[in-house]
Amino acid sequence: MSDSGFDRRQGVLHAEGVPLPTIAAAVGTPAYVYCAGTIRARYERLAHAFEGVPHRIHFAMKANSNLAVLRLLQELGAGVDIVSGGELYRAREAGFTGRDVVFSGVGKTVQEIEQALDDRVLLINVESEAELVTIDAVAARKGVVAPIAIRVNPEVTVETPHAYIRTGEKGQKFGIPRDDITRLVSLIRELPHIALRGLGMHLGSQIGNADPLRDALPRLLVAVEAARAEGHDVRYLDVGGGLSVPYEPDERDADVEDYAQIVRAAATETGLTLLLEPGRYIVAEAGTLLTQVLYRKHAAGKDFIVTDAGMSDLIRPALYQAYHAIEAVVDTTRTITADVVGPICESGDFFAKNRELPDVSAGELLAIRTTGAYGYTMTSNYNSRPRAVEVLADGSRFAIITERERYEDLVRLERAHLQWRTT
Ligand SMILES: Cc1ncc(COP(=O)(O)O)c(C=O)c1O
Ligand SMILES: N[C@@H](CCCC[NH3+])C(=O)O
Repeated sequence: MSDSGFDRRQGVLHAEGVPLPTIAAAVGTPAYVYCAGTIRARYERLAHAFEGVPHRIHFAMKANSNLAVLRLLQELGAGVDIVSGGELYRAREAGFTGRDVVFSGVGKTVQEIEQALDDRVLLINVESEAELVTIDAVAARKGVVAPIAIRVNPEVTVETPHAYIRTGEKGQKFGIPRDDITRLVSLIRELPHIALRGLGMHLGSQIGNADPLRDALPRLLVAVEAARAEGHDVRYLDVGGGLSVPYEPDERDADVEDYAQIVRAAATETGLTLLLEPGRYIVAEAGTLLTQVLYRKHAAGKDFIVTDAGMSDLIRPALYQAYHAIEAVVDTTRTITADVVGPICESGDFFAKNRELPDVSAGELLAIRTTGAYGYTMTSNYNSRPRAVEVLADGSRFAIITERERYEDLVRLERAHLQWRTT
């Protein structure tokens, strides 16, 4: 079987042992299909690279927050990195406890902070002085001490396929500028309801080489020193996520050994427990968006393949001009140069442009690959389209893990009759 869990047998693409046409026949399309074995293997590979150093992998659940996927990772020993009260709720539903949770994000509400403290999360990763003061006040009201980490913005140059997925550069909204750390760790001494337990960073996503990490880690360690100099009992070093996966044919998988070597050295030097927040690395390749060709169209000298999946199902091409490989589920030898487009009323609703593709006809199935991360979690109901179904394949079995939304679900929260309130 291939690394992703998807491979061809007798000319048909399978998810582990399950032919994709069988899944399409059972649940319809569009459908996200995930391979459980791949998720396990990717998690284990990363965990293995960190064997021998105190560490914990906190899966960034924004990449894929399906409960079945989360449960699978929870059973393997993962924690989670969350960014909202909704994700905290999901994490709990999946069986994680507060100790398994690191709470990231630049704009936590008071309600979310309360929820996090009630759940006794491991760390709240703080991204501004104002947030710090708010957490102190919320913790004071509850009579507790909030365990926090400071997210440092190390201000390094990061190369990613798209600017929108860089976070550790100067001038971005994320983290606290490295020059402000000394002042902040001193301020924390005056906040009795804050315990500074960690320093962290997250440089960005889909980072293809270790250079930014090499530049940033020494800056993070300077922050650790500053915190220790103020007498804080620092225990955790959170290096964020960002490991890349190959999307295009000539791209390579992240060099986990190289990554681990650099990060392990920093952990050893400081004696701190490492926290890792990978999302994409663990789930991206394990997922495929299965879609059916609705129509073929020829217009103005161009060929279009119109699918039943659209940008509401997978927004990465529209948002980041992201590349996703597209394959015919059943082998075909003929090819055509075409655009693959969805049914949505936007010119940005495409999955491929001017690409050489299998010459598929209406009714045939396409697999849009490497969509296990930031696929379903970024879906919307735009054009009042129900969300896709999600399916987990494991060996020769498969299970529906999210039902397809129904039209009733789309209007469930709306009030059909206005109830005006007078002020
Ligand atoms: C704070 C934080 N941690 C972890 C991640 C996960 O990143 P990735 O999926 O690239 O591993 C993200 C998203 O970029 C993030 O914002
Ligand atoms: N959502 C992005 C990555 C950003 C991750 C969140 N910081 C993607 O689809 O690649």
